[in-house]
Amino acid sequence: MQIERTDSGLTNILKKLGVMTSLRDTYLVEQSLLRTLGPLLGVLETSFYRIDGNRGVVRALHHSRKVVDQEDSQSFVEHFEEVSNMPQIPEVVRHVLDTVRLLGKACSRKLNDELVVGYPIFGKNEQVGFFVFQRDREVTPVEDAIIHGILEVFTNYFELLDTSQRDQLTGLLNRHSLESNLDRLWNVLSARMHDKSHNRRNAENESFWLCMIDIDHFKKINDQFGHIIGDEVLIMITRLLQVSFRKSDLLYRFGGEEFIAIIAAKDLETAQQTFERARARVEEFPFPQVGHVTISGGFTNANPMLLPQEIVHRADSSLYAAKTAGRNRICHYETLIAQGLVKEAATGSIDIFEP
Ligand SMILES: Nc1nc2c(ncn2[C@@H]2O[C@H](COP(=O)(O)OP(=O)(O)OP(=O)(O)O)[C@@H](O)[C@H]2O)c(=O)[nH]1
Repeated sequence: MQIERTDSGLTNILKKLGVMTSLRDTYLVEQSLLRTLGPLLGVLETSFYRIDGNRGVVRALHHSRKVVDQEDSQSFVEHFEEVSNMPQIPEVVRHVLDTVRLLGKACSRKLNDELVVGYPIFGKNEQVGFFVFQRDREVTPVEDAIIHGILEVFTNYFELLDTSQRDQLTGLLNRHSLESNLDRLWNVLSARMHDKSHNRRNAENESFWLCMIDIDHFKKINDQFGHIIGDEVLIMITRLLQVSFRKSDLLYRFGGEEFIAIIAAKDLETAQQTFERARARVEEFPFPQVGHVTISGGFTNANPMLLPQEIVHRADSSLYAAKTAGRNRICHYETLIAQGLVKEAATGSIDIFEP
């Protein structure tokens, strides 16, 4: 099958960069990067691997296009696959990533008659990911310059967007970002439910759990020790929560002293243990000056068949139950319902977001 010629015309590149920088969602910007570079290099598959502060790969986004022959022309059907928890990376790709990481620049490795090529993607101070593709020929100097230019625009724009989605005090994703990402997140979750082939790349068949977490008696801490110490407690609790969850889980600062965690876990027991571990970590931590601080949480299964607002409402009502029952505990919505301790909410009638 003949693959389309490379598509490196200046007008085309500018048009694609225009599209990329018109997007307001970091995930769509990542998609747009692959959509831009694949046709440019004349390849049908490209990947973006994101790494964390410890330089481990935490997430991969794969883009593939299939050529569909029509009577007198060809068109493309595209597909994106997002993988977290992280993936068994093919050996040759892992070798390329290791070399790129060590050298801090692009490099390639032979695989049969083709080359697997990797480029580092840099953030402000450090490497944040890799761009990878496979092709039957070397990258030309012109292509190399274009890839570098596009990766730079991508990084600058991505960081700008990312900053606007983060809470300044804790560095966590903010409520606005949750609001704008929930629909996409739900689409990803429902796609996973319906796409049986998804488990090819994931180690376990996990479902998602959403927990609303709130610091207990935080007003007292502010009143007794002042806002600066209160802020320090918020930062320390953020770090304790972060180390309790996986890098691929999502943690948001939802409001003043409220957080939302969305984690992947294989069953209720595992999810409960994870949130319990976070609660216990906070309870056991000796906070300078303040001493003892606790958190309460309410969680529920993030069933993508329900409206995201409904899920957040369920977590919120279980959090309320945890507070009422004495705080420093984690309650599970479906268990509370089964025990008759919480009444089922009316679906779709709640607006969780502030105007
Ligand atoms: N230091 C600091 N305080 C904040 C911030 N955002 C919200 N708060 C404070 O968090 C406190 C929340 O108080 P309440 O909603 O009464 O809740 P609480 O005292 O934690 O009581 P319970 O949730 O019922 O256990 C208020 O005093 C807010 O001023 C922040 O960014 N920094």
